[in-house]
Amino acid sequence: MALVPVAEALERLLDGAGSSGRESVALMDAADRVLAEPVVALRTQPPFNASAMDGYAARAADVASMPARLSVIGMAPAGRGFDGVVGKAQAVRIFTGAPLPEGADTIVIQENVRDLGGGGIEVTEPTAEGRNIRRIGLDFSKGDILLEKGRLLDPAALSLAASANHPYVNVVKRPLAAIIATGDELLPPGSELGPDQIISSNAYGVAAAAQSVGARVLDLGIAADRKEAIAALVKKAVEAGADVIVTLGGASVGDHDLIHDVLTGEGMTLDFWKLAMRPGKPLMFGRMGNIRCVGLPGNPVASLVCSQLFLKPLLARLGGRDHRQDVREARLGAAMSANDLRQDYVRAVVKEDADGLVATPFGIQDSSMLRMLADANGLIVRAPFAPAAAAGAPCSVLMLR
Ligand SMILES: Nc1nc2c(c(=O)[nH]1)N[C@H]1C(S)=C(S)[C@@H](COP(=O)(O)OP(=O)(O)OC[C@H]3O[C@@H](n4cnc5c(N)ncnc54)[C@H](O)[C@@H]3O)O[C@H]1N2
Ligand code: MOO
Repeated sequence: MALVPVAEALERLLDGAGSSGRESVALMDAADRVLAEPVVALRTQPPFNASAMDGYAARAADVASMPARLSVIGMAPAGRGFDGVVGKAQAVRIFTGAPLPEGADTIVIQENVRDLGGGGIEVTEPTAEGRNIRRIGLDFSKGDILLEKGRLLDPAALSLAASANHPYVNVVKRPLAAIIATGDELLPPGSELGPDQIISSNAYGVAAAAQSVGARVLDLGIAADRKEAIAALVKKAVEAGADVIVTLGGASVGDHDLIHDVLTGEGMTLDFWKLAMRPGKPLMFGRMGNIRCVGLPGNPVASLVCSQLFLKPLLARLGGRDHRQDVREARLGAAMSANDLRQDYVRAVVKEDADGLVATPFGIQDSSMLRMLADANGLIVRAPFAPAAAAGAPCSVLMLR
């Protein structure tokens, strides 16, 4: 079977992937969620002409020239407006956010006022009409579309929705990714290991990648290398309502690589398996009704690189988001040899110098080496059959952090 090019694999994986439903959530729980519909203002803000400063509401005609003496006839704190009318040579003590009293058309800030005692004040700076007043609807008016569908609810968006008087918002459901590790050799972190055993590490990074694009994660633990054991966890994932079933390992051609048989046995139709990519060649993708199955390769670096390139865009799309890889132009910090037919994602340290970014590949690129992946902040992307390149040659880097 010919190896599938990376771009084609991504296209096939994302084909038909859209938002996985909507739900109403309380605004306090809506941070980082994606709007399933626009937010429309249910009120006007400010709902009245409001003072923007602490001071005195007055008539501009009275405070246009100095000296100006006014008598204070009342008070207007925020939340309790003054009922009367400000007449000639009168003022109302006012505080930020309070409604402008009738008759007044300017606010003299209190720094520009001297208290004369007995309810009299002297204004020390001329103040023009409209000063320090927030006009009704300055921020928004009832019926305005304030936030578009698809908007991520960041801090400003959340406060705006609240101000528009929405206690709940309709957001896209977070897709559920069920993760199944496979392998007789695997035990969870913190275990006493036997001589042939290692720690199961992939699920942790894969779960974090899924969560970083808003997905929920169901960690189903580790299945032994037996078809029934894997099938039991796949059934659990289906019962839990997983949108994506992510398997770890068992995707290549070894006698114990059972994932393909188990998933097809549970009703998966295979879409592709084996990519022209390094690391990540054994990546598998198929569909089981509405559930998407992503079989990640077992080698830890392959598993995480495939999460970055395929799982994150898929889960983002199912959650109503767009995920763009951060690919930048750089120069090679060391020579690289010619590439073969697999698109290569080469672990590298990317630094900035006076002329831009310099990406220096690590000398060893074994896809079991997690420490090197953690040390890398970028992946140099080498196209299939890229010719040898000298240090200083231009390259593309996918930034990881
Ligand atoms: N004859 C061939 N052999 C292999 C091929 C191939 O094309 N022909 N592909 C190689 C490549 S590339 C990769 S990547 C691996 C991936 O194979 P599997 O997906 O079947 O993974 P396993 O065999 O189950 O495991 C490989 C390796 O990774 C370790 N592993 C697995 N799961 C985890 C986990 N959750 N946490 C940590 N480490 C894990 C496992 O112990 C193995 O060392 O196959 C090559 N072979
Ligand atoms: O996914 Mo494998 O590296 O290509 O180790």
